Amino acid sequence: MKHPDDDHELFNRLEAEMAADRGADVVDLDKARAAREPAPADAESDDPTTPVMVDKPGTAKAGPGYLGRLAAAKRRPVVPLWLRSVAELKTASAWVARHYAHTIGYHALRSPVYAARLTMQAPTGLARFVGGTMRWMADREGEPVRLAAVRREDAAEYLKLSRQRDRRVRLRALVAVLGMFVGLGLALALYVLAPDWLQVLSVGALVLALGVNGRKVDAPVIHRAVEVPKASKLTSDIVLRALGSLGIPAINQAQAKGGDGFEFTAPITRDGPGWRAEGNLPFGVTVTDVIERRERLASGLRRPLGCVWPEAVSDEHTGRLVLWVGDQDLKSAPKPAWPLLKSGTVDLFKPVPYGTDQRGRWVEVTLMFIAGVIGAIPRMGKTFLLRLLLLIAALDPRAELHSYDMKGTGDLDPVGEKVSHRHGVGEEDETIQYALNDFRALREELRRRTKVIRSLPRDICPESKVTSALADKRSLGLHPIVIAVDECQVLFEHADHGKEFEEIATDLVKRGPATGIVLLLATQRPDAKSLPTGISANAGARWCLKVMGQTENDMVLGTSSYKRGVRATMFAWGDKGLHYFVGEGADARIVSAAFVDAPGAEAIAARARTVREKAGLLSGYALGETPDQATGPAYDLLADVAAVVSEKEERVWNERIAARLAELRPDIYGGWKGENVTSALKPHGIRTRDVAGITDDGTRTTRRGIVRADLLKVIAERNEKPGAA
Ligand SMILES: Nc1ncnc2c1ncn2[C@@H]1O[C@H](COP(=O)(O)OP(=O)(O)OP(=O)(O)O)[C@@H](O)[C@H]1O
Repeated sequence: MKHPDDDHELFNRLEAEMAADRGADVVDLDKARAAREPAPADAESDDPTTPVMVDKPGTAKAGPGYLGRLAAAKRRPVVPLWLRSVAELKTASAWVARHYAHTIGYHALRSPVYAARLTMQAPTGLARFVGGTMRWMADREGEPVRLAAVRREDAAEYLKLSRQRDRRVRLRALVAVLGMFVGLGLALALYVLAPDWLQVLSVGALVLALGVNGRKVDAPVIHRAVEVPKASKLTSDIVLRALGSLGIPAINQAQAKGGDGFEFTAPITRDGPGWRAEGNLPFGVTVTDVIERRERLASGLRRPLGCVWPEAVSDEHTGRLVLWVGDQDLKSAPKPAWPLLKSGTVDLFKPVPYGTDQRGRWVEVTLMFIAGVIGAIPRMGKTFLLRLLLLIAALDPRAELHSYDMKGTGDLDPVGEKVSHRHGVGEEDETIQYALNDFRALREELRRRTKVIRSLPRDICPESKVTSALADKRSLGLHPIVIAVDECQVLFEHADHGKEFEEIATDLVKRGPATGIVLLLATQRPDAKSLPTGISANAGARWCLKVMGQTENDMVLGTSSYKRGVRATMFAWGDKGLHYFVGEGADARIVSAAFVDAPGAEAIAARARTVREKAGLLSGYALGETPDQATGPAYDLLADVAAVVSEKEERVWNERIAARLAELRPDIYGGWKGENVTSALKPHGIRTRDVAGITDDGTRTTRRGIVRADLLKVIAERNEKPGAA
């Protein structure tokens, strides 16, 4: 293995060779080093008082060589970050376009008022014009000088000035008379020759020009359409002033001695809608010390708290501070619309944007292979966030949703009613029993899935976990299952079943992610009872909105997060939806969740339902089934038949449907013949008839089959009155 010192050795040699090339003396480095280094103390001297050299002489200043420094140098990106992000560029362009569209619209609507006010000012403008011209003709600007010559009784000077004035007045009078004739001639020509529209235009322009000339300085005709907030530029002085006001002794001492107390490592630059300063705090001061005093920092910067975001740099020492100061408070800054609000579906195995960071860039989450916890004090947007994640899951038609709203206010109903396979609301006994049965079934499902995955050949399932391709194969039953529980403490603290819920949930958190089962738990009381440690410690994704103390913070975000400066306690009361997100293999990030209200959620869920209906993937609660009616994991015959009959097939033989169903779910339809399909569809009112077709070997013949339109009609009728299926 290569030792890191080898690189330094190599650089040193290269430097020596370069020096030799430049004509310097060639030095044998090993010999030179041996001469420089003092012999080991214990080998040469037995005197214990001989001091031991810990710094090599000369190395303190020298540091790594030029090449060494180059190798360790950090290269700044050639193309700035905002230019590389298409989304950011699009957002910026859209804002600019909207700004100008607004300005044009604003002024266009007011243009008749502007014209009227200018017309009213036109007489004043005319008087000013005539007066100005007369003064110019009479050379009034030279008058004070001439009067001064009179006062001094300087005859020679006065005569010189008078002669110059006479010449000037003659010339200016000539120009004015000429101008008047040209003007009158032009006006006459326009009156006689020009079409009406040109006359109107000319008179209008003249009146408006006179109106502009007659304007009052203190009453402008045109007002600003947009008040651009004046965010002052962040300068090094302001940053140093703010850091000095934090009351951190090391910074204050350095500043008292005339130093800065902060060493900038990069110029202060624009970064998104704000300024970014980066540098080193004095030795021993950490970024956490600054984050702790964020309010004082905001005061020192003279900016609202929601604009000031000090952050640590994860791959640097703990004193490297990045200070991002936004132009606007994060709460009031305009949020871009969620990309999935109006259209689009989701592949849960891929990252999906769900919120924006302080700089307005989208932050993504991949729901597969995680178990997640959401914690916050009440009313901060916890349920909204859980519903947003459920909506993302709903938009992947393969995902089977289990939604539980233990608070009982119906916040998850938009998703639950339309798409969920299982949905429970409230903390009544029936709901708890319903949830318990579901959790038990999920544990069985988890066991079945682990067996299926174990039995799959390596080339199909190389990493012993579900993949998007495996989830597509309906026959394997490895589609994503997303379980979301709001106020999960109701389950875990239940007097009779709390332990069982905890056991199953812990199992789902630990083994679920690899088998395609995702458990999302939200609670407003993140403590060891409401979020058992077996669950909170194994959660791969954590969302923490405002919490009140260190314990809750660390319960949700992970042990010693608070100490590392990841503090959801710093969020203000008005910071709804703002949270720390830990997951996606990245450090904690501050994210503002996309805002989707109840009607928005209804619309998205309706879209998700349509996609599922088309794919024959709607099941369970959303179809009006009670758990007793639904056997085993989600499937229903009509939906399955619809899924295997393509849109192009108007009529299809039952034997073909049987073969395709057997492939879809071998454990249920395995061995079915055409007759099985006939008798299974009969109770649903779908008649079997003679259908002409071509066999696999190309012979034209007639066999028993169904008409696709009949099937779709029955499904549509059933969906209109859900309980009737
Ligand atoms: N991402 C967001 N952006 C802006 N406002 C939000 C956001 N999420 C939620 N809110 C606002 O916060 C309010 C509270 O949200 P929510 O009901 O989700 O809180 P909660 O934490 O679940 O409260 P509780 O603990 O009482 O259930 C909502 O009425 C909504 O207006």
